[in-house]
Amino acid sequence: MEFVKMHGLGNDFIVVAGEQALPENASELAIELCNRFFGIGADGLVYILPSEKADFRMRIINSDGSEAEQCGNAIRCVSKYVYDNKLIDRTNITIETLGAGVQPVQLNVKDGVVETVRVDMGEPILKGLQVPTTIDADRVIEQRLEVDGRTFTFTAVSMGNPHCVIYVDDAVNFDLAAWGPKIETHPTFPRKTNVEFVTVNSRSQTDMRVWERGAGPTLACGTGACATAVSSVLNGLTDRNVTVSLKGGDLFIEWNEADNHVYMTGPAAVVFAGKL
Ligand SMILES: N[C@@H](CCC[C@H](N)C(=O)O)C(=O)O
Repeated sequence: MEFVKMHGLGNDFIVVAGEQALPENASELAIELCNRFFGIGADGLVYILPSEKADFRMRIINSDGSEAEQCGNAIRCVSKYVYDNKLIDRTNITIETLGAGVQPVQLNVKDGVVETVRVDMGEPILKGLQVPTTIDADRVIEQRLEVDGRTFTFTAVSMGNPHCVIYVDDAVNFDLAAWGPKIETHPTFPRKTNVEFVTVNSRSQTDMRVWERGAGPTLACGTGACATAVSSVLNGLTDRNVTVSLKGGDLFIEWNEADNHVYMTGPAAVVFAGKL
């Protein structure tokens, strides 16, 4: 099996192309290959597959073997892979995802290779039951969450996959390992949740640290950055164009008022290629 190790701001993936469908043992493969001590090491295993609706189809399996509906950093890596490897020669392409439909992507190319990628991540889902949470409300904003004697206040947003955004005084130094797993598996989130801890520094910039469903602490989360921007607008904390600063670098997010779509711009990079 040939693969390319790629990352989006340090959120890293084992990318496999050339298969016609997701292999039956994809979950076991992800657990084995993503292991950082006994495997290649990654946050997820990503397959680039043929699509009947778009130029390509992406499937992503988290490092714990669970499949995610969407992944913002992986979609940028997939976009770079297909262009740099000449599977397509257009700079406007479409990628089908499991949970967020077909997403239009714009490639920014320099010297024949993709440097940054702008993805139309679609409309955020805000209805409580659809995120999903157990809360039957049109929007889940400033909701209390009791976790082991501490009360958090959260906003729930789905970008195809579920996110729980929590504002804290110092996201950069927040104890992710202590609270992330407890919130990820809290009964309020029937399909578990990704958890973003956010500090707003200005109307156009936030710090964000993430505990990802199925992967734990990662250096960046594209859908999490989109959820953070949407949540920050809904809570009146930022404008619609926001730089979300993650441990691995910055993502530029725009929640467009005209079409209600969220646009994410950021880099994608190759680390190495290998054969298993
Ligand atoms: N890192 C991703 C999200 C990957 C999937 C996530 N762990 C989930 O289970 O929903 C991103 O960049 O969006």
